[in-house]
Amino acid sequence: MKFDHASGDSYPGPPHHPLWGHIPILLELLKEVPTRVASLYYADLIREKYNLGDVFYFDLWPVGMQFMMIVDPDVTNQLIVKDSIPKNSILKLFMGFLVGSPNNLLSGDGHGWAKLRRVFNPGFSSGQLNTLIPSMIEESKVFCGILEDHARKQDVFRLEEAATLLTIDVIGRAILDTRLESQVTKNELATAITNQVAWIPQARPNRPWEIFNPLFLIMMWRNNRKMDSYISKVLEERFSTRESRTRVKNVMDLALEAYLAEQGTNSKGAVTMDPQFKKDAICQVKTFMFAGHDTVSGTLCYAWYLLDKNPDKLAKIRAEHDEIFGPDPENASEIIKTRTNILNKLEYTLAVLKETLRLFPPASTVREGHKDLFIADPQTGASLPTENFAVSPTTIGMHRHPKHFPNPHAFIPERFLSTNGSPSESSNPAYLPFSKGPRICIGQELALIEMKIILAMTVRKYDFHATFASGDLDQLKEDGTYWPNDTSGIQEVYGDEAYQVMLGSAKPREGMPVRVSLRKSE
Ligand code: HEM
Repeated sequence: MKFDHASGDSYPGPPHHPLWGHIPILLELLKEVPTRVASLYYADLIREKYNLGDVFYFDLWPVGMQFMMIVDPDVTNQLIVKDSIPKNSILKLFMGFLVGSPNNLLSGDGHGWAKLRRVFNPGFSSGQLNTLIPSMIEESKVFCGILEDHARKQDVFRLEEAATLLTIDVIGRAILDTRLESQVTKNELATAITNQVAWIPQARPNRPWEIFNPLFLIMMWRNNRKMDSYISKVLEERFSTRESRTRVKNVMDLALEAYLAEQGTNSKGAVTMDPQFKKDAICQVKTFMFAGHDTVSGTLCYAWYLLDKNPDKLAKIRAEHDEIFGPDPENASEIIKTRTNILNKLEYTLAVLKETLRLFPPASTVREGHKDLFIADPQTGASLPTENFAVSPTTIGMHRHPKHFPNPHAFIPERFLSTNGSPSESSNPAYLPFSKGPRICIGQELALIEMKIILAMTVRKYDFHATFASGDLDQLKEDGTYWPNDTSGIQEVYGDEAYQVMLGSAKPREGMPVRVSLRKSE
């Protein structure tokens, strides 16, 4: 059975128009929220507004997609852990534009994906990640220098832009063992990556036609060519020097070893890389570069933002760092470098990151429904069809659901501490910022290590104050970035002006404009 547009009212969801489906509902909603708000919020906002159950349809045909929205952890578990149904075709299309092929680790499926995952898993093992710590620290020091410049100038700047270049530099070290230095100079690869992200249609399900903009296709192609040529040179150079190298191996070196082991060969004596491996490798490097930078930069911006808004939590994280690294913030990086395990002691810092990811998850999965897949409605037990639907377990919808997280819109890192025998919310089945099951984020540990280091190197040194005042945003107008400088109309979601917008992943509105100052002594 297929969802019948004309009889949509017989399925769970907001009132359904026989001709226009849920388009009128979306138009109503858009009057009540900021126009650019990330579509990831829709499920929760609609569920709340129409008092819906935890699985419902949202039908934007013919101008957009037909969704099955899911904010139920058990149904989600069935789809992404037990059955792990394929990724949605729109994601494949989108990733195909972004990195040149849909057969990448993020949007691929089946045997092709399983092989890639096997080949890349060794590059993300704990032992391998520990070897990356010195380079993360080195790049974070450059970032601190940039913050200090801003603190001296007392100017307003987009924190997300600065954090993006930091995370591109970190991921460049992790994946390619190359210093891109995009924080201090214009790097070709970093420029192509940020330009590619800026050209992505705003991923609003109500604007599918944006991908038909001919300029969009040209820019995607052009940026891919630039990225391919840069990455190809780095990979060839790594390959030709592999036998003389005693230094740390990077993710791609380990992937090449795993690939050759699977082929039953070794590359000893070979002067050029296996062309098939190289082609696949370039596509995967791009996937890692995209998936591994803005998810982290956005989360960091929200962590600084939430700590500033919650001075008692800021005091707690600072106290933890004082206790673990001693009173001088300048010593933290050396201590981490020599005793990497010390990062495991940062329990409150980890809780801050987890709570930040609960409130502002940068990504969510979208899967493909099919004719044999039906879902039992958790409220009524009715069997619901999935064919032709984008099956969307929406992370933010679960993370902000009062049933799963009491006082859901408040920043309470303590939820993620196991105190007085009560378990932490880390094991709450409704908590899934990195997704779950076989398609769980491969970069989860890398991201957490990186973010702990950056927080350890910044929260005791600087105060961050976000500002969305129109006067401050005016100063950033025409700063050469792609943020819209949008101040008109409603500018809050859940009473918060720093809501997420879609730009690649979900990111802080306007790139989180801030003033940074050197920390005032208390
Ligand atoms: C705060 C940081 C991060 C968050 C919240 C996050 C979140 C996610 C989520 C929700 C997925 C599942 C997406 C889907 O099913 O469509 C995912 C997958 C993935 N992530 Fe991350 N991610 C983060 C950092 C990273 C980093 C640092 C890397 C890179 C090195 C990375 C690489 C990937 C890849 C390659 C996949 C696809 C894995 C697969 O399907 O086998 N992510 N991530």
